[in-house]
Amino acid sequence: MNQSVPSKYHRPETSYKSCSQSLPLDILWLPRSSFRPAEGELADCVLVVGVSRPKLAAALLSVTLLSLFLTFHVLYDSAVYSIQAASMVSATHENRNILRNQESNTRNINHPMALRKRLKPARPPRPARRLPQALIIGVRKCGTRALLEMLYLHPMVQKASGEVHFFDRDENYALGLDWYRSKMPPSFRGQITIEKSPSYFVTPEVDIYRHVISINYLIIVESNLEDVNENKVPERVRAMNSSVRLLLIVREPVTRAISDYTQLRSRATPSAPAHALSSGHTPHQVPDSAKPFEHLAISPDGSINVAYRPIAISLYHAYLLRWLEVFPREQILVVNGDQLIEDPVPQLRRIEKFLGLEHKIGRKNFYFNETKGFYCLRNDTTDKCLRETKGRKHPRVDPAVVTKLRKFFIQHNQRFYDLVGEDLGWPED
Ligand SMILES: Nc1ncnc2c1ncn2[C@@H]1O[C@H](COP(=O)(O)OS(=O)(=O)O)[C@@H](OP(=O)(O)O)[C@H]1O
Repeated sequence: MNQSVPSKYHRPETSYKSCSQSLPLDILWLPRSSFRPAEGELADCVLVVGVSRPKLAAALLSVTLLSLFLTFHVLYDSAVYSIQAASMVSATHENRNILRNQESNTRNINHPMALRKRLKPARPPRPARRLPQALIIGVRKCGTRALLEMLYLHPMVQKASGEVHFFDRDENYALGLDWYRSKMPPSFRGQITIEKSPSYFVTPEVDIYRHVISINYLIIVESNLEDVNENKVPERVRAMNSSVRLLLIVREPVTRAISDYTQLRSRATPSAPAHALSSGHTPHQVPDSAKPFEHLAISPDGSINVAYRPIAISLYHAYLLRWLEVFPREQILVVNGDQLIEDPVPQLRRIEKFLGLEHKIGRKNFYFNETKGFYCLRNDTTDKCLRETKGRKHPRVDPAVVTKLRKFFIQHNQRFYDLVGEDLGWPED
């Protein structure tokens, strides 16, 4: 830089040139004379930063855009957070609750600013048809439908609406697991799908008679169990899912047998007895549905007619043995059907625990219907009693026959208690 004192007649352009430096910015060194050209010391240079209007406008625009971007970013995160949280809550309520892992996702959502990374993996829940994780395998007329409907009150439970008979009917089993899955309701991950087909427990229906005879007269002859061993259902169930949970609901065996009889009789044509007798049939030819229970359950020689299917099915231990060959005891929960009728909540609590569900079903979910004589069900969306085919009025049975049957069942019931490790306290006379 030129340090000589410039004469007052120096031309500003000269000093300008001497001060100016080549910089990448619009920064210039100008002589003071550029500002005070007339008088005074003109030796100093002055730094002048010049910004053109278009550049200033561009800078302001950049700042504005950046602010807008940041604001949008925060708003976007907040919106995504709200939508995700709301969708999870509504899915929980409207779609019969999503799994625990989704609940934990909801818990993980804390603050919008902290969750961009966490939110990404949380996708909206998608329902799909899944194979059942729990089965009600029987016993028929012990409250299998009531049990399924009551469990369905739980938001984490889905149910197959009908009895699918996949494992016990060869023609269905041949259709494969995809067919079975297609019969299941859509469910969310973590929900439990339950199917009930009471005949799973007692399949095959044939030849239990031989087995029962052996139990009846020789107490237990294990070598004669081959007919019951023909039950392929337990193995088939295990092939689907070896950790499946099995629910077995039982009821006092004589009451169950009478209930079974009542159902069989109600299915027969109402005119059957009259028609049968008036058309010259001997009592032997009269269809079972037309005969009184006493005649079917007790043979003419006074012994118990174990060939009569409602009696045979009540021999629970004979069938349970087969299941215990395939599944560990811990995988089978025995539900007391008589107690489910009297007071459902304690039984349901046990089942919730067994299925690994939170306790959700409580007294608020039931009210006693005096006309029906049974509990009916309610939740936010449902208020219903079971159909009239459930809770039928039983015919009067000769008390002497009831006592005789109860005595007959004592040893069989004991055998069942031994197998399940619990005394269900069924009456002995
Ligand atoms: N809440 C409620 N409402 C109506 N009925 C109830 C209920 N809880 C249990 N039960 C008993 O369920 C019995 C029918 O059993 P299942 O559903 O297993 O029958 S079936 O095998 O599916 O046909 C049925 O037997 P019956 O009384 O002989 O009709 C009922 O006693």
